[in-house]
Amino acid sequence: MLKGEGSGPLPPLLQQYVELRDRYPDYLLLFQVGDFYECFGEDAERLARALGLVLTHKTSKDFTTPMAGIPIRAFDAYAERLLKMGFRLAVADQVEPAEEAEGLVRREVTQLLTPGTLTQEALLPREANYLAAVATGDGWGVAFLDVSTGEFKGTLLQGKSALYDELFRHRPAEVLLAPELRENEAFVAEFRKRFPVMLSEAPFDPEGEGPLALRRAQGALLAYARATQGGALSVRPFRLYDPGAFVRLPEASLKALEVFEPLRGRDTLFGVLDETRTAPGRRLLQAWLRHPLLERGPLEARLDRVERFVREGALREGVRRLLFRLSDLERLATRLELSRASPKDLAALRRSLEILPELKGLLGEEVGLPDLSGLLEELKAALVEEPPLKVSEGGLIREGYDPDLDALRRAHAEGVAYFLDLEAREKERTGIPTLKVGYNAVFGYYLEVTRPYYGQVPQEYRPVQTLKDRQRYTLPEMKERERELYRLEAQIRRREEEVFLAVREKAKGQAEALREAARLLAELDVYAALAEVAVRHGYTRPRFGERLRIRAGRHPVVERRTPFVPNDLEMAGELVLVTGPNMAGKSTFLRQTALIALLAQIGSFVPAEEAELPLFDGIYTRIGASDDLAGGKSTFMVEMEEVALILKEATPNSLVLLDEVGRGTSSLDGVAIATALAEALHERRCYTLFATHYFELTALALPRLKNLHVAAKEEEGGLVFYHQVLPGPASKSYGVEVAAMAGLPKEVVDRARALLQAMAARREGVLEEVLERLLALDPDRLTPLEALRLLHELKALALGLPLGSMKG
Ligand SMILES: Nc1ncnc2c1ncn2[C@@H]1O[C@H](COP(=O)(O)OP(=O)(O)OP(=O)(O)O)[C@@H](O)[C@H]1O
Repeated sequence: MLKGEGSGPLPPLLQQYVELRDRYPDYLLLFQVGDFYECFGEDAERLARALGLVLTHKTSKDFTTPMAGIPIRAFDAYAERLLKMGFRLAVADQVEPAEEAEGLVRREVTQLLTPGTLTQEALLPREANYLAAVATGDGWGVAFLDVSTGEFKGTLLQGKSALYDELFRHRPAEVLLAPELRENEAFVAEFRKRFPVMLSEAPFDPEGEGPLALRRAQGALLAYARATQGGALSVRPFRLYDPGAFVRLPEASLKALEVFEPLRGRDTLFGVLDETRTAPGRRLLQAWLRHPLLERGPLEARLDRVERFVREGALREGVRRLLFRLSDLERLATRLELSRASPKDLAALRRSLEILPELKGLLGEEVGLPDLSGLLEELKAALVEEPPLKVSEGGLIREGYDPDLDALRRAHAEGVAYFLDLEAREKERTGIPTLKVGYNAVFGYYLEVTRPYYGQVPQEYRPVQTLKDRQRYTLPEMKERERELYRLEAQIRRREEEVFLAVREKAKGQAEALREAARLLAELDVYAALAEVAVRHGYTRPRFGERLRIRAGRHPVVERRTPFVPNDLEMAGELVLVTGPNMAGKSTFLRQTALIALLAQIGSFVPAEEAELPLFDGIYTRIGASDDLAGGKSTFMVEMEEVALILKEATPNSLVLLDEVGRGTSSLDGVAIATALAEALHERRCYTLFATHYFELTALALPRLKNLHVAAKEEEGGLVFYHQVLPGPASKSYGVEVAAMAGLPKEVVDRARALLQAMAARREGVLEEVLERLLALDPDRLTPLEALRLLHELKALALGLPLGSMKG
């Protein structure tokens, strides 16, 4: 029912509203009334609250109900806000002109809008916009559908963390969970915390190929998308992908390396790379960063393409200038296939197609762009220069394209001419010099005579309206002509629509070729963009080899905001320990190494003077305090989970970055864990870079351990950082000095210094004591039990622990 007050039955308009509304229970129904989309009853209150609108009331004879609305011309902006707030929108439009309606205007739901199923350019982000579905079975099936481009893919995963990785990588706008997951409250709670996106429901009936979990996920996506698209759906063939076919880049790495999202509101890797000029190019670059390649062949092929644009600057500039004028052809192709392209879309298509021959001219035939000149000619002939947004606005078909339309328009022009000439004719005939022809919505065309000439008005003039000092009249012939004009206008509208639909149908026939063009152009865009970045910022082409050798490497993001000190690194399956004071640049050095590897494996040039890299199978990071407070876990817990994942997965071909592991717990536990971890990764021969403040580690007796330190020097005013990476371990940690520089009160700094000295002295004293007791003892006179106890005691002493706290 409708919230409201009154005794009578609902007025017809509200009845129609309630009927439509009840058909879409999960949606907010926006109901067209003239120039507004209205909500009534409780939905009106929700809408008003959400958007801060004025709540009014719709009142009829004996019923009144709350009412709120948004102007149709501002629909996009409001819809975007509502979708962001978590509303699903059902848009009910008037589907017949109000003048032609007998009684109540017919209304139908013409669009269902949800964040994950949008096709409207104005509402879409420039990024890929995924709807995801998750189901269980013989693993976790996850599938993604971008309704705006038709991209459709999925994979079967073992384990929840792999699932979260895939979801994090794709950042879906909306997620469908299978019933068994939806009903699992603990799962849903965890899921919501990780992914604050809209969760929606759909039937999970299996469709397509593959394992059951995946088929269920596919079925759910198709069912939901079909429901929101009113049955019309344009979806590419399903692509089963294997995350194992790409460089492993867990969620923690994407976050720590700030690939897509900054940690502290600064720039991202994507941000500094994104010199693309088209939306499909931008999406492709993102896809590449999500899925770096494992194999050399395709990477060299990409690098060749980038290199050509690096070498040929004029070509690059020319291509980029042209690309800039292209529309989002990928999404346009989808709207064509959905029969949803607007006149403006077709005009944009025409503009884009005009650019293709120019691009071919620049690049030669080798780009392989499909020939779409036939479609271009058709669009040029059919559409006016600046067509309106909606077909119903009329005036979109060019003169001379359709003979029927031309004939109707000529007839209409003649009808209009009759009224244009009418004034002169009647002035002449009646001799009334002030006689005028006018028009208004109520009376249509009329003849107007001012008071002084009332006496000269001919007999056949029929009065229609009397004003203070003038009279308005009409003539039977005028009425007849007017009706004819209306008829013609309606016919023209209909004919224009027919012609437009036919043109659109022809364009739709080329959608596949258009998609192919869009794909090639997106690649071109990415190659040109990567080349642009390489030239502007001095990147070099990486080589793939057996070892890692970077000369004068830089951090691609940090170097953009501060003068940067380049550094070298050479390693081959070693454990490299990086020490140095806080703020020296350890983290930056670690990250830049991983970013250079990542760039190389998407086929980009890299910020270094020279770079030879192995092909990594994974990039793992344990960096910084990326605490999962939302997930309800402590910093230390998250840290250990990330470390556990690394130990589970990393191979001799993996790049592993560890930044101060073990900080979140007692320093003894911390050293112990860090040591054990260093040993394990050393054993495994991963490419490990380990930044640490634990000096104990630098002295570990491991054959493939290499020490580096980031240089700093103590001077008058405090520490000076050179950000220079040098061989060997750091000489001391300077923690207290950095604290002083950070502005800790002098008395606290002095006290810390004193404590540090005392502790160092005590440690030396303790070691002496241990030594003395060892020397004094006679092993032959100890029982095994006494020997064991003594060992524990000595060890506890050496570590500075109270006696009895060490157990084994
Ligand atoms: N090679 C470099 N050239 C110029 N500036 C640098 C360089 N490396 C680091 N920096 C700057 O120095 C600052 C500290 O760097 P970073 O965070 O890497 O230090 P850190 O040694 O890891 O510190 P902490 O031990 O406190 O984590 C950053 O602001 C960074 O911009």
